[in-house]
Amino acid sequence: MKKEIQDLVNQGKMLPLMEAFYTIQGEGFHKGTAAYFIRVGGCDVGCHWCDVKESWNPDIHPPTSADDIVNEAAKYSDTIVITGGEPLTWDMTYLTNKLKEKALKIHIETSGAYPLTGVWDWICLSPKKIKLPQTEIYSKAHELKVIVYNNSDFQFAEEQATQVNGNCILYLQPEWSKREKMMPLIVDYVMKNPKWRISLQTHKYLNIP
Ligand SMILES: C[S@@+](CC[C@H](N)C(=O)[O-])C[C@H]1O[C@@H](n2cnc3c(N)ncnc32)[C@H](O)[C@@H]1O
Ligand SMILES: Nc1nc2[nH]cc(C(=O)O)c2c(=O)[nH]1
Ligand code: SF4
Ligand SMILES: [Mg+2]
Repeated sequence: MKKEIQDLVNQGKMLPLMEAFYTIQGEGFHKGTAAYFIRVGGCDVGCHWCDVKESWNPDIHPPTSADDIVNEAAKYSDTIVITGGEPLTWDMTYLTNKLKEKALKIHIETSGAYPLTGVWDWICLSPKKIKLPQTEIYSKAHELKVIVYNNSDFQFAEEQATQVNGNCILYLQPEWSKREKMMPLIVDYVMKNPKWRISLQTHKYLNIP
């Protein structure tokens, strides 16, 4: 990559954009709400069940002007979801300031594995055992969304829940490929531990992006 472009990426003025699309937020607290998704490439967390592995290598996603991303986003929705890849791989300050100038609501989907940058109206923290969140994001998360792949994830979810603030909404979301096996266990767990709610990847049932 040319040095000038690398500098702009380092400043968050350009980002490796994988895709951007207008759809319905499928998961978590805002499920069912129309939103424009910005999927930024680059993630080295390495979840073996990740449903967007194509996002991992930032070098295959074209460095794209954050101003252009914002101008496009504003045409579609007043609610913007920044996801990836791991968006906090990059400095989100410039992108989110520009979205705020347009008075858009800005949500993030993040593992929290890298320092929290940017201004956010809604933070969905989805912690991963293999690269735990940075400490400072726990108090700021609006929802905690733990992916349940096997039985050990209930214990992990409880450990993570001790670290978030008291208003944070707690979700268990089945890992997609294990949903038939884990869903009955999640249902049982939430009935016994009603501080938790269930989140499903409803967009996959609806066959939308
Ligand atoms: C692809 S990730 C991108 C954002 C960020 N890297 C993260 O993990 O939060 C978006 C959301 O999808 C969840 N997710 C990824 N693969 C999944 C799967 N196979 N089943 C259920 N949820 C999954 C993640 O935990 C996260 O909440
Ligand atoms: N419809 C829809 N809702 C989503 N919520 C979180 C997603 C993500 O990949 O971050 C996602 C996604 O990919 N599609
Ligand atoms: S942190 Fe997110 S994008 Fe990265 S591998 Fe895990 S689920 Fe996929
Ligand atoms: Mg997704």
